[in-house]
Amino acid sequence: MPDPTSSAPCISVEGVTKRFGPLTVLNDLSFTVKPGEKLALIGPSGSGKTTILRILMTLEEINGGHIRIEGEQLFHMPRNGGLVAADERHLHKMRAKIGMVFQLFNLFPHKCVLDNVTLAPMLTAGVDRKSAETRAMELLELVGMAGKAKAMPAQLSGGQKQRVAIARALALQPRIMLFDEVTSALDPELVEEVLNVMRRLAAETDMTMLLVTHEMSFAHDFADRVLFFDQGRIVEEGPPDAIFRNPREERTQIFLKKIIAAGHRV
Ligand SMILES: Nc1ncnc2c1ncn2[C@@H]1O[C@H](COP(=O)(O)OP(=O)(O)OP(=O)(O)O)[C@@H](O)[C@H]1O
Repeated sequence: MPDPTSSAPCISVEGVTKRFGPLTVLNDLSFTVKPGEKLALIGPSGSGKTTILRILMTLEEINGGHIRIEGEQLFHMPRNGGLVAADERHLHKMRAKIGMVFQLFNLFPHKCVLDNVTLAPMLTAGVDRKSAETRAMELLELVGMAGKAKAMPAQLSGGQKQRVAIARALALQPRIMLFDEVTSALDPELVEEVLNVMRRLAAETDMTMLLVTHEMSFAHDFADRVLFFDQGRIVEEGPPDAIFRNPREERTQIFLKKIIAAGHRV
């Protein structure tokens, strides 16, 4: 259980560098996240927001720096000039702490909604079918999809698929949830139903949550703290009111002006 009175960070990113070939995507990046904190990562396209989420999920390795999740190093084996997770067991243990929801829902197309949610607990955590289904139905209830438990993904709208993907990510009972532009592939009328689920999760659970989004008004309402990324670094951070209403840094001001000019609410 996250302990909000604890001063130990839930996530600690220290001097992380990530390169793709000659391109430095994260440049000596550092930040910490408190247990239970809701963080929004905003910034221009290509500034490294998705990359840091993928690194936290160990979907990418790093070239330097340290990452600790609940005090434990995520990467520590040097290989080919980079750092990778120590071994499969460690990787498995660390991954179980974190759930991620992606822009594209990536549901298993040949499995019904219920099986999509029960698969990981049964296969990777050894949960028996009955317990996995009971838990899955509770999660589907939470995201408003219990009535579609037997439906196939192709029968669902984008918003419904994304709500199932959220239930699936919650099925392993992660302590940290990462959301990567989860509404950007949705038709505008379906966005709100997914945001409502995330509002509920933020209000009703004490999970630590990191959100990458271009929905600035949602970021404002959702986050305890906002990090503004540019060129692989955090240029400015603070409470949503300070960042959105009164940004100090010129680059933040320019970014927000562009967002408003593009017709988005902040
Ligand atoms: N696997 C990869 N190989 C090469 N370059 C990559 C790879 N993944 C990301 N990049 C590059 O890294 C940079 C950062 O990408 P990233 O997706 O983290 O940015 P972002 O801030 O999330 O952008 P957006 O808001 O558009 O999603 C971009 O220039 C991108 O092209």
